[in-house]
Amino acid sequence: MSQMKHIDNIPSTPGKFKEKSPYNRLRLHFSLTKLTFWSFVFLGLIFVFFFRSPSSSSSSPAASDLSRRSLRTSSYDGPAWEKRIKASAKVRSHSGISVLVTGAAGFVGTHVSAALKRRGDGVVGLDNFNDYYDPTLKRARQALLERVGVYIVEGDINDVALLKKLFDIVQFSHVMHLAAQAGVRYAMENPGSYVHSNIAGLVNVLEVCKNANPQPAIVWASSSSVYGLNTKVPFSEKDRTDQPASLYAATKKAGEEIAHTYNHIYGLSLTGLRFFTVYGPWGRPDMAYFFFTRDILKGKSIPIFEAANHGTVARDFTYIDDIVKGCLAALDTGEKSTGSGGKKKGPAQLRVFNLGNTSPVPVSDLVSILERLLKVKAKRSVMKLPRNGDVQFTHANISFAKRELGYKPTTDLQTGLKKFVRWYLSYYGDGKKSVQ
Ligand SMILES: O=C(O)[C@H]1O[C@H](OP(=O)(O)OP(=O)(O)OC[C@H]2O[C@@H](n3ccc(=O)[nH]c3=O)[C@H](O)[C@@H]2O)[C@H](O)[C@@H](O)[C@H]1O
Repeated sequence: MSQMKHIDNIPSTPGKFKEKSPYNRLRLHFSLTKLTFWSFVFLGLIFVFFFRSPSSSSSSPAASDLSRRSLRTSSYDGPAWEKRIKASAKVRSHSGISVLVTGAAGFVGTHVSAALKRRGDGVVGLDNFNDYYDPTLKRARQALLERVGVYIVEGDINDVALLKKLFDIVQFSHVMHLAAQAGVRYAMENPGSYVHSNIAGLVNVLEVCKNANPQPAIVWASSSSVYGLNTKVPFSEKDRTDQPASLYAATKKAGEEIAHTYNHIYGLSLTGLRFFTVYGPWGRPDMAYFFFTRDILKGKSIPIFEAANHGTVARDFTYIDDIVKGCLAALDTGEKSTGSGGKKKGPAQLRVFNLGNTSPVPVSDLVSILERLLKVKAKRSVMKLPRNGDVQFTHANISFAKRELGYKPTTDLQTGLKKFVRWYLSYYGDGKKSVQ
């Protein structure tokens, strides 16, 4: 009854009624409090958006670090720029493909771009030249690619407008997506950069690919690190990958799930390649074989990790030329995507392959090989494997890649390091020239 009365009392002009009813005065009080509260929340959000976003000049260390490291360029565009892209994308062989290579100034990106160009494919590179490691090495790789006719567009995979523009200029049949934040241990120093490049960046690339007409087939770099703490060896693609030991590994694993989603919803043809500790000429200075070489030459001591109870730490080191063959075979066997206009038209190819060497080598043996090649005794400092993302060993089962891609690595660590050392000495000299 009282409820009925209350309903009957609902005023046609609420303002008047409020003044009369104590109940409504209370309600007004609550509404005002609510309004004030939400106004503050709203203003707070505006403040956060405008003053703390990574693209602003905020002094947040993570944000400023990201914007510093992702050297975005706004200077693209123009007829001369488009002409260079078209020339670089020109397919010169009868059955050639047209490939956008992201991370083209990176280690694997440079080698893959050069190999594609050599056999007559059209190649356009994309790289943000960030300073995770010495950018002068990336510039030298760029110069090398320029000499063989590959143009690298300077820009970020998070720049969607730029990606769209590239697809407007060239109908890429394939994307080789290698741009990423690499390195297992650095993830503890700069976790945001892994999310930015390996997750947000990947999604941007896939978004643009899904909207492209025709959609390209995509091959992209996953990692052996997705096997994480697994103890069953050799690692097979069928094994579990749900216990990553580093944020790097977790972002690569997330990438594999994201790939599944874009394949499922949009019909994108996607192939993930789990690279196993790739090494060779023009390699990455943040990797152990590279900075061990530098430090052995400088007479500095090198930290060699060992597991509990003097357990051996080993890697399935894989030589760059073998990896390049695997990448090209993945591109060549990549089927067409099935979607158009952002809609799936039928089931599309979804694959993941191990690209390893199938013969793990202990890190201490790697050092012995380097000592022989450099003719310098290393100052070894054996220490416990730090808990910062490293796993004790990796070992690839490559039978699936062998069957589907004809992948067959042919370079053992001794031979591959010999080629690396020869390059290192010709590039840096005998160690006097400093490497960052
Ligand atoms: O397969 C991958 O997916 C990854 O491979 C690579 O990671 P890792 O296999 O960890 O290579 P890397 O750092 O060269 O350490 C080599 C060995 O030296 C040991 N190591 C390392 C440093 C050190 O100071 N001492 C040491 O003993 C260390 O414990 C390890 O046993 C790529 O960097 C990564 O981006 C990713 O692509």
